[in-house]
Amino acid sequence: MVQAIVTDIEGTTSSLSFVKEVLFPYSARQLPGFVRVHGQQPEVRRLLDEARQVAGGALDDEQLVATLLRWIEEDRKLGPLKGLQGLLWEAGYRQGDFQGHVYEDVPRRLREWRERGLRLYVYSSGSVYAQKLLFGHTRFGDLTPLFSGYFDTGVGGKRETASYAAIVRELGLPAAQVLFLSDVREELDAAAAVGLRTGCLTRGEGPTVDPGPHPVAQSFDDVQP
Ligand SMILES: CSCCC(=O)C(=O)COP(=O)(O)O
Ligand SMILES: [Mg+2]
Repeated sequence: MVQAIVTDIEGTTSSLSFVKEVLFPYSARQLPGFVRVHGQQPEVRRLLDEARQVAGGALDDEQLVATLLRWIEEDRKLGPLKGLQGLLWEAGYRQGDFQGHVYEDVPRRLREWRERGLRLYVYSSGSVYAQKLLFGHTRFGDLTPLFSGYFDTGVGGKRETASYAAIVRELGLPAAQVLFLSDVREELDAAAAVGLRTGCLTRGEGPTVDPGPHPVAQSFDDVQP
């Protein structure tokens, strides 16, 4: 019996186009000015230094910004980039430049599952901070009270089995009592390899995914935990 649901964001609760056509371009536009103005703040400095290390070189700030912009273009799921993006998006959400996109079935089904006593979690490559911003600023209001916790690549990459092992340890549940929802076959394979139940979301956006052995759902209405 499923006791907890862990959900991906991009392509699962939220549209690919929101992430790729709104969030990523916004972060690319804001990044150079943000680094100029806030680059000496301790949290920003720490993330920039971490990014410099990942880039593997003694880059000055201008070169580093160029590298970060390339990473955004390439959709690299790198911790320091994701940390910086969260800080960049904060202003956008707070100023009302955009809202966090979630499909209409998402808040409805999350509420139903919560009322049934299921615990709900997010696991995304976006930073925990960015996850909370997205779910905190939707057209359905603040959805963050529905979630019991959030995971980002601090637990490991989404295609690595060890990440899902770490998540179920953290949840304190047997893997078979945890359902992981995602639109990416490799993520579902990694979760299933350590015994989680899986659901493959096919929202009809982006390239067709071969779901392999994972049960398919076109929306959260098709997910039967
Ligand atoms: C947390 S919102 C931004 C989503 C993001 O930055 C991203 O890379 C999407 O990753 P996901 O693991 O949710 O597919
Ligand atoms: Mg996804």
